[in-house]
Amino acid sequence: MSVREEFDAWAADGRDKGMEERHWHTAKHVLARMPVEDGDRVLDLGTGSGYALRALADSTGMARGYGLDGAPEMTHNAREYALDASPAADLGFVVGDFGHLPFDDDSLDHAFTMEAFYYSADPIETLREVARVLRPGGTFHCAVNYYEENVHSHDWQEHISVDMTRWDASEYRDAFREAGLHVAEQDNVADTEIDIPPAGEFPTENWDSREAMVERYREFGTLLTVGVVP
Ligand SMILES: C[S@@+](CC[C@H](N)C(=O)[O-])C[C@H]1O[C@@H](n2cnc3c(N)ncnc32)[C@H](O)[C@@H]1O
Repeated sequence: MSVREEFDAWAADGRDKGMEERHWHTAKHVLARMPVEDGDRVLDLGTGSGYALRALADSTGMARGYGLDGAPEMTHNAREYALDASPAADLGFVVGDFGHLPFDDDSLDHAFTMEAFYYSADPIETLREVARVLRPGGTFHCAVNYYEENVHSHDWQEHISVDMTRWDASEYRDAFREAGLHVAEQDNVADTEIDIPPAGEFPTENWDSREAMVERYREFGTLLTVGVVP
């Protein structure tokens, strides 16, 4: 199944909003770290519901946000949600693929992605594209919950028809460097908000033990790698 087929179905049945709710727990901390200045242009790769750009429009003086997504239904919904929110910045949602970003060289200030990068058919090419469209000094905040050290994510591929790349933290750093980005920082952003029931309630439908759930959310959380264009 293509990205379009898979994720159009997610947008149609409301999973775009479900992801927004879950991902917000850690995405908001990543967004708060982005050095967005007044007048900046920001790209969100795999924008989904577009919540990241709406949040940046509320909290920064960015001028323009571009939400790129391979699923037209996602961009359709994101456009509607942005209209409802009437954000301060000018937000645009475009259908496109991570392999060919429809932007000029050095034309953007910062880029963000949450739970989307690993769906790229060629992640190194995507990083090269990000490095190409960002201006020198521009940053790429790349956040993923599906990665090698997070053993609790390993079976996710079984439930999704699009091929996923499962790198570990060092493979992320190596790939950023191979694509020409400096690695400014890398760490794990804990999800401190998800409700973890008391031990007596385990096993639950999704978790065998409380320890496993604590490890997944409070310890592993979201892997953030930040690249800077030299
Ligand atoms: C799991 S969702 C995450 C959405 C949002 N960033 C969030 O945090 O909720 C992944 C998104 O990336 C998009 N996507 C996946 N692979 C893509 C590709 N190769 N090119 C463009 N968009 C892609 C999907 O259509 C989907 O909307």
